[in-house]
Amino acid sequence: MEDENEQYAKELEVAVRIVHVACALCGRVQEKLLATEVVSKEDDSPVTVADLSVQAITSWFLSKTFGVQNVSIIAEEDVETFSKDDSTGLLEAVVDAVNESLTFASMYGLQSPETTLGTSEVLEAIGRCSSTGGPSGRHWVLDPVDGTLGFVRGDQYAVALALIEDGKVVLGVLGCPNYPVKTEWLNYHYQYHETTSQLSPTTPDACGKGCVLYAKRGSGEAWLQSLIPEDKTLEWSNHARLIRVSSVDDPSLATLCEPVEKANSNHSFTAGLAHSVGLRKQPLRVHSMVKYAAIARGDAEIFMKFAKSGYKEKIWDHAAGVVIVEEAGGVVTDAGGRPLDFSKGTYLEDLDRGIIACSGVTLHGKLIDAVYASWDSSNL
Ligand SMILES: Nc1ncnc2c1ncn2[C@@H]1O[C@H](COP(=O)(O)O)[C@@H](OP(=O)(O)O)[C@H]1O
Ligand SMILES: [Mg+2]
Repeated sequence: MEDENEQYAKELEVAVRIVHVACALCGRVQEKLLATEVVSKEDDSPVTVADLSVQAITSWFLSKTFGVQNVSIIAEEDVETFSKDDSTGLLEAVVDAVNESLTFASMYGLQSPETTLGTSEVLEAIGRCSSTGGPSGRHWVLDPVDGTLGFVRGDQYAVALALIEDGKVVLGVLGCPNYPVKTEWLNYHYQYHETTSQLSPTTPDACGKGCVLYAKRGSGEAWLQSLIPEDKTLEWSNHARLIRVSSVDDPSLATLCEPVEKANSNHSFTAGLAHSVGLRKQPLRVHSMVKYAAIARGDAEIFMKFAKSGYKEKIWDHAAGVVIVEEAGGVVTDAGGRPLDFSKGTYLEDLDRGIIACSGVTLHGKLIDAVYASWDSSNL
């Protein structure tokens, strides 16, 4: 039998390298977007270029490494996007972004194709990600750009890649291209880009922005690699450091992290829970799965999300974050205290009300009790 340490070693390494390439791709698209256009929520085309291009390169590298027939991918985007009117420009932009990023792949230890990819190869790569997952077999799960709003605002977003085997998340990789050097900057919505772009590239604060976090189920370890500057190459073995959740278990010292958008999570319900367990600090509102990264790195102690009743959470919005937080020492369950179930296909089908991730069992237990105590009086 395969040595436990060796199991998934290749999958993990390839996934981490792919996410580095994806972060660099997204960073370039975001920079162009912020330099040339007024950032607006309605203008979704640059984020669509980033989304589709990341999906294409991920699918291409996974298929190249493990063989097309061995790779099943569940991902957010589909080729239908290109059947809309006026999508020729979008397809060209995606093919260009894909080929540009493939030329940098060797810096990240991945082998580029011998010639540039043509339109049909890019479409094929994107189209291959149409698996629906389920209780058996091996499935990759990708959210190419999680936190679309954060992306267009020049703020936080994530690239999330996970591997599910027989319904369990076994690997998680989370790229956070804008993860700030100073934790308090996580709270700078709208001003995040302005703040960081005013820093001179030579100041220490401007360096080291962005990271890739990863973990393997059962290892008891979660790792962080900083993103590398464009003139460096990724050295695998000496480039990572261990991360660990916060040891704070006193609610009055703990920080709650939650979605920025009220539409995605009920802020007044979480404020009620926070108050009842004795949290005192202002919540840290952050776009995307960067919230899971904040818990795993020890920058916040609690992440809660209570979506409107009827909304079904998708597996790609949680898989990578959950395994990283758990291996960093944290606890993640639904609001009934049960582990999230990734075996039911694209959605977390049986999720009980909401998601609660904590740095430890003490805070987690208090919050679960508070949900039970307050649920009947809530109007979720
Ligand atoms: N009405 C809704 N309620 C809850 N979550 C929603 C939602 N609409 C979209 N989302 C999910 O919330 C994610 C963003 O999370 P957050 O609010 O924590 O930044 C979105 O990911 P994408 O941005 O990848 O679409 C999307 O999957
Ligand atoms: Mg998402």
